[in-house]
Amino acid sequence: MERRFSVSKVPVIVLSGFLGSGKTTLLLRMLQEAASFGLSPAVLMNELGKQDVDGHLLQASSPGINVEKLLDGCMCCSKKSEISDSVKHLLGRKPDVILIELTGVANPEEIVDALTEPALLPYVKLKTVITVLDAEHVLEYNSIFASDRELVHTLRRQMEVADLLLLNKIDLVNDKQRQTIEKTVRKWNERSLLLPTAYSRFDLNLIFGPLQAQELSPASSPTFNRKLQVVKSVRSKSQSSGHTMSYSRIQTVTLSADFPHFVTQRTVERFLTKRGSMLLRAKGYFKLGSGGESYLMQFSGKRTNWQHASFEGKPYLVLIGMDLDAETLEQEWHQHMTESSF
Ligand SMILES: Nc1nc2c(ncn2[C@@H]2O[C@H](COP(=O)(O)OP(=O)(O)OP(=O)(O)O)[C@@H](O)[C@H]2O)c(=O)[nH]1
Repeated sequence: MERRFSVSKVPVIVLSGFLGSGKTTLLLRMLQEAASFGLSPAVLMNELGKQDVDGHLLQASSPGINVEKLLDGCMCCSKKSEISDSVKHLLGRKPDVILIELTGVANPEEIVDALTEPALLPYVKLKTVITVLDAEHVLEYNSIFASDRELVHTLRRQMEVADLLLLNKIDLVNDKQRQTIEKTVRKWNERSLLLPTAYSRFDLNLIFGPLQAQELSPASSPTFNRKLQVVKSVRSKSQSSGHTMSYSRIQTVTLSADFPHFVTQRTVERFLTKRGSMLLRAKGYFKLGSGGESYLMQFSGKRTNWQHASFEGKPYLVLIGMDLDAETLEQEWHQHMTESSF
């Protein structure tokens, strides 16, 4: 008997949300739980930096997973033309569902455009857009990015077009803050389900359940994305206006962290905190202490998190921020790390 998705389109779930909000945390959980729903997923990941931090995390957590990566640019801007080939590669591996993790500065609408290109339209169907919000910082975005109208627009669109909103990092805010955030978010999206979560945890039956049901009755599964479909048709009419970038001042700088001397968590953290509010996100792999043990470092919302890693390549640090100057950062990084070693 033919499998369901060889006759119907492969559903696509898009994970959107600002830098450090918890998208990869969600993706890793979805991959771990997909098998219990009888689903075999494939993943398309996109990172702004040249180095693939999340990809290593993914391979370590779900070895053997079918994954395509688009690095060094945003899928909804410079990498848009490559989406089609990446999705085709994934389709060749016959997944039941494709999960696409966008960069933190991507506008999910652009993915709709890409997925509805003639080369993909017969094979894939956008099923759900999940937007993950960082509860601790989401209210600050408007003021932090006041000078970057495109970014403010993108962040708003991430909320508006979501089928499901996760108010994540709920462990870092109190009830009053949570109510204020919910009220604000509702101004931009009053229709979609808004779930408070910690570490992006919620009942995945909500997302994967309808995909199982599709096996029995393709027509019965709920169709999300009404707003996105509307967006798509509006955009098609005004396509001649051309594509605008979803972000403008945000840049990514990759620095080598391969030093002959010991590196400590404190030294790295001191460097990051000194960058101030222009640094939005940082991540990378380090070899720490005299044993040179490998660690994954994640910096988001001014908090740093370290965890053991199996990464064996050369250590590096990826910085994502506003108006970053690569040359100055490189100089300051090496100076800071060298001085700290004495
Ligand atoms: N306290 C707390 N930390 C969280 C929560 N969810 C995720 N984190 C941490 O926040 C950091 C960023 O999480 P990611 O899942 O990598 O975020 P992301 O949205 O994929 O980040 P980008 O890939 O940079 O866009 C990691 O250190 C996570 O462990 C949460 O609910 N509470």
